[in-house]
Amino acid sequence: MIKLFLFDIEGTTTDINFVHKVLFPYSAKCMQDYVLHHQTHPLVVDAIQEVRDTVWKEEKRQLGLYEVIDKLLEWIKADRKHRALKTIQGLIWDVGYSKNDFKGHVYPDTKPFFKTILDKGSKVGIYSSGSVHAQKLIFGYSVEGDMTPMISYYFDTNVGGKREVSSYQKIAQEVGLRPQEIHFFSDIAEELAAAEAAGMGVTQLLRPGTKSSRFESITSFDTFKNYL
Ligand SMILES: CSCCC(=O)C(=O)COP(=O)(O)O
Ligand SMILES: [Mg+2]
Repeated sequence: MIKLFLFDIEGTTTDINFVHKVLFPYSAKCMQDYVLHHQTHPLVVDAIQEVRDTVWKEEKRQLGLYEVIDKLLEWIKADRKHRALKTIQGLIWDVGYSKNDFKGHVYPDTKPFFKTILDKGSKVGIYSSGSVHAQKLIFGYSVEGDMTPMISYYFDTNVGGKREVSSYQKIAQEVGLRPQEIHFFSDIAEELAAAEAAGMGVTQLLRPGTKSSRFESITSFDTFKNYL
């Protein structure tokens, strides 16, 4: 029996366009002001240092604060899944959700599927490149209301990249299950390949704009519900 259903966010539970056309531009618009005004916030201090360390490693350049901000903006454009960027984006989005500037998009089939999973006695977990903080926000302030009581686990890139087999092995270890007891849903073939190599069952979500692959696919969770 599958004990944990693990979900990617962008392109799986949530429209890619919400992430790329609402969340990312909002974080770009607010980045400079946010960093300048919160540069002593402990999470921001660490994130700034992480950006400096990465750029030193990759380009052998020492960055001033404005150059750090430029680098963060460059990484938003490039959709780089860097932990420091994801931390700061989560903090910025917290402000946006609190001010009701936007609500977290979830496809209409997502919440009923979570409910079916819980009714069957299994659990729901999230694994996204967005920070755990950002994940809690998207589901906490979702268009379907607060979905966080339905979610038992959140994982971000602190367990490793989503295309690495070891990340899925670590997730299984952390939840105390065998990989065979976990099923992972994502729109990205490389993520599914890594989860499958770790021993998890996998299904690809073919949402608008997704490229199909060798993996078994569904266009909506409604189809998968029939197998549970
Ligand atoms: C947690 S919502 C924002 C998602 C995000 O920042 C991102 O980069 C999308 O990553 P995913 O792993 O869900 O494709
Ligand atoms: Mg995705």
